[in-house]
Amino acid sequence: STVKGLADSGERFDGSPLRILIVHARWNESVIKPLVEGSVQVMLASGVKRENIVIETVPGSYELPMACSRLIAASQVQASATADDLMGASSLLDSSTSSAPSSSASPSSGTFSACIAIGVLIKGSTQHFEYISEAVSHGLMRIQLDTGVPVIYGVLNCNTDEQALQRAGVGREQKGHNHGEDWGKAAVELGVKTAR
Ligand SMILES: O=c1[nH]c(NC[C@H](O)[C@H](O)[C@H](O)CO)c([N+](=O)[O-])c(=O)[nH]1
Repeated sequence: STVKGLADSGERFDGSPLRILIVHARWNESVIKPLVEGSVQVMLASGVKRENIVIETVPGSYELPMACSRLIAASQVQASATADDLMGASSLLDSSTSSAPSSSASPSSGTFSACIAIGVLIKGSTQHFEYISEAVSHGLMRIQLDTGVPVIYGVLNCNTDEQALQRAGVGREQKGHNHGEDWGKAAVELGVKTAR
């Protein structure tokens, strides 16, 4: 067997409590579509509820970090606002309540457990590809570390159409393996592990 490839962790992860954000670019749609579909199917099979998979699109891969950053931040603001509502009059600042410690408010359904950023960069004749690819990967890494929400790197960086198609499992010469499935698995695993 080949050395390369994702090893199964052996643990089964229950996706049922998770809320996942998918942000995908619209460049190279014929590759994007199977990648998104593959990640959604794997997450549904792990128990993630369809209504808890939020899908947003952006023009190209270069827009992925901004969209992921704003959508994650908005969900966290909404969640903390909800938490404040839950705290209500029992907040420590309110002198009229007893000094009993308030219950820790459970996060609202608004927060995302994980995010998958999906884009397909196919090397054209210009250097455009390199500049986008580098900026996007650094941007997405910063977002997940800053927000604490795992951002799965679903950006294909390919030299040819065929390479991209094969990594979406729809290659013309060889079908290949749909990497979207790996990203869906990673989103569930990280969503569960970072919630512990
Ligand atoms: O997602 C992609 N965006 C691409 N360019 C658009 C870029 O992501 C931005 O949308 C654009 O530069 C405007 O910011 C691509 N190429 O140029 O080759 C590409 O292959 N894939």
